[in-house]
Amino acid sequence: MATCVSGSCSALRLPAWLVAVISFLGACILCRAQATRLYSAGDPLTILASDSLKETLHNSSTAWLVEFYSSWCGHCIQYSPTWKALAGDVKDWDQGIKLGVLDCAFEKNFDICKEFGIHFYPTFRFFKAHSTTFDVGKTYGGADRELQTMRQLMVSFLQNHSREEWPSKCPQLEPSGSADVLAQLGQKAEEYTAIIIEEEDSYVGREVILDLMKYEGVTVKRALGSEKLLLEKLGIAALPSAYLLEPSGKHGLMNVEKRLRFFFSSYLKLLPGVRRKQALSARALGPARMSGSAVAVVWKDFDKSKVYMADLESGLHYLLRVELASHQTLEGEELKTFKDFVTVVAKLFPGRQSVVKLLETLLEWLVSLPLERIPYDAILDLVNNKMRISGMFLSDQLQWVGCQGSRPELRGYPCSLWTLFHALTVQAAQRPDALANTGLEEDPQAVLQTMRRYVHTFFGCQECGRHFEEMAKESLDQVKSLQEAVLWLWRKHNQVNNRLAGALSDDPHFPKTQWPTPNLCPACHEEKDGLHVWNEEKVFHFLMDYYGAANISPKYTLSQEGPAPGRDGPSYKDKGQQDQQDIPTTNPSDPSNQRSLVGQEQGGIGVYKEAKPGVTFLGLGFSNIDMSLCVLLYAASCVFIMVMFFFFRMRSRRWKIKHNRPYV
Ligand SMILES: Cc1cc2nc3c(=O)[nH]c(=O)nc-3n(C[C@H](O)[C@H](O)[C@H](O)COP(=O)(O)OP(=O)(O)OC[C@H]3O[C@@H](n4cnc5c(N)ncnc54)[C@H](O)[C@@H]3O)c2cc1C
Repeated sequence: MATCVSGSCSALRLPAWLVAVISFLGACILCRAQATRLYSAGDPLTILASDSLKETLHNSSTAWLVEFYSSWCGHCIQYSPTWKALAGDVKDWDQGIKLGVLDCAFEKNFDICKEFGIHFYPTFRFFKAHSTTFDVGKTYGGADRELQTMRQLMVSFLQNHSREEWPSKCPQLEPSGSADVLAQLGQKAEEYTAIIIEEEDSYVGREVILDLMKYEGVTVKRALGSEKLLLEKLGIAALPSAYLLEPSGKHGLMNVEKRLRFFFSSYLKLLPGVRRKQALSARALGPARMSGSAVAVVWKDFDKSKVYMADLESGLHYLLRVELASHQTLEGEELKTFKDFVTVVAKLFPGRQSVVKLLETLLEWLVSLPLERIPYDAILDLVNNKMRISGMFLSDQLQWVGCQGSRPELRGYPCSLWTLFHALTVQAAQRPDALANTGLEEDPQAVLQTMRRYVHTFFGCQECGRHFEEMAKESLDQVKSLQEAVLWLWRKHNQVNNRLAGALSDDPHFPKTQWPTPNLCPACHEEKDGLHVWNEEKVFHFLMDYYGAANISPKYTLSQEGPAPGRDGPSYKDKGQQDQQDIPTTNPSDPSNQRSLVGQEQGGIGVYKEAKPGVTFLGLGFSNIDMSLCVLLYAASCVFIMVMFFFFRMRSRRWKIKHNRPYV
């Protein structure tokens, strides 16, 4: 077509503008063709092409499963979500077997597809590791291409490797004998050993072994249920089961809610000391904070089932005083984004009154100023409370708790930003009227769109902003309710977790996983046709509780007088209960809730060292002490005026009497 256009156009002497239009349309059609290719660089698989296929497969250290597809084939298009889901599911197996795709409809790949004898689409080919001769692979021609079947085929194919061909970083998948396992019982060791005991045809054990391949601190083995002695000694009544040998020599059945692959794998990844293997350069730095090196910050014990106010406030501090402060002035779209952001946090931040008051004052100030351009220093003056308005305070220290990382460069601010936005979407769902009269009411996407614009405009990590924008463009407009907004953010965050698992920014002590993990919410997880699935209704309720105000712990928050570190006190469970009394269940800026805050102060909780609730007038806040002083001054003035009145009256009477006497 292109030849036809260029050739005949000049012969027919078409006007130049028409040629330009035709070329433009041609280019658009080409762009579209490329955009419809089914896989992109963001997918957790390798996109192969004519110039990389042979080189990749030749003497590869891992086995490969490659889908040769054609981007015009309808079935390939329909199948692509399954292939992507499979790639995500087995992402951690890539030191044993990798997943690839090659588009045979791409002109550049015509010859290579011919050479590999690809006649139908999609064609699935397995390639062995360490193959040094030209190999067109082993075709899987079965009709069942469901995710679970393909995953199990991958396991079986791996097991077909001889000892010499075996991928060197892949653990053995063969079952251990009962003698081996029993000999380990009660022995001290350097790491955990988990044994999955299962039926002979079960894949759970092998899948868990592969899932944990990239983790250190634990070795996973499997044993068969036909080993009756083993079952008897370990007290196993149902298969599959998992048995855990601890480094101390203690051992027992693994206590998981459901005996499924995902539950076993998640449990093991979260054991203390078990962490994702890091690239050498990252590991060489060591866990500075935990090991107490020169840059050490005291490690704060925390409870993973809670959200920490210290994280939310530290995040706000960083955002307002560091990230935004790099902008000298705010105007136009930036100013609008900032105003909307302040509106959303002022109305929905589930925090202490002193912080909410600061945000509300900032909002009132922004709304009352008709300026089109605001120097950021003026905003900073307000955030730093230069006017000394009482009862308004945001700590200027970073105090990461649930967001603390094992090294200073890990976690921290981005973690707090996610936490903040999850808390805001949950608050919006719990208090649908909170944004009334702000211009953002009745928009279920208000919080998400504000987050999207904040991340796009101000978030220091530009790459993150770009990725987030892509996700938002894809599906944010489908969010039609406040409940969907909560779930949308959760889904997208998990998508990011999946992409970043194993990256250098992944803290080995807090590996990125699909969240909430089964230990936090067992009911959120189910299995359907061998594939892990979420029960989204349960997830929604979990998120509402987890990010709800009642679950935000004030432990380690800083008061105006200085740090209030974690108080020694009751055990975790008791502490949890106490924590719940510390935090109001609804927005403390709501006057109806102010009594609960006062109660907390009187209860001597320690972190709520705030002025008692007062009155806002002309944008200035007055605490109860201010108000009491006013009343006192008012009363004193009244008494003074009355005394003066009587004093002068008496004097004038006396004067009159004195001057009238001679006439009497
Ligand atoms: C909008 C945004 C986009 C980002 N994009 C990138 C990127 O493209 N590349 C990059 O390298 N880094 C990116 N980051 C940073 C990255 O996502 C992490 O925040 C950072 O690596 C710190 O990770 P973390 O281990 O503290 O956990 P985080 O992912 O920051 O999570 C914080 C906490 O949220 C909870 N949580 C985890 N998952 C969920 C979920 N699905 N739903 C609800 N709560 C959850 C957990 O308690 C967790 O500890 C982005 C951050 C943000 C805020």
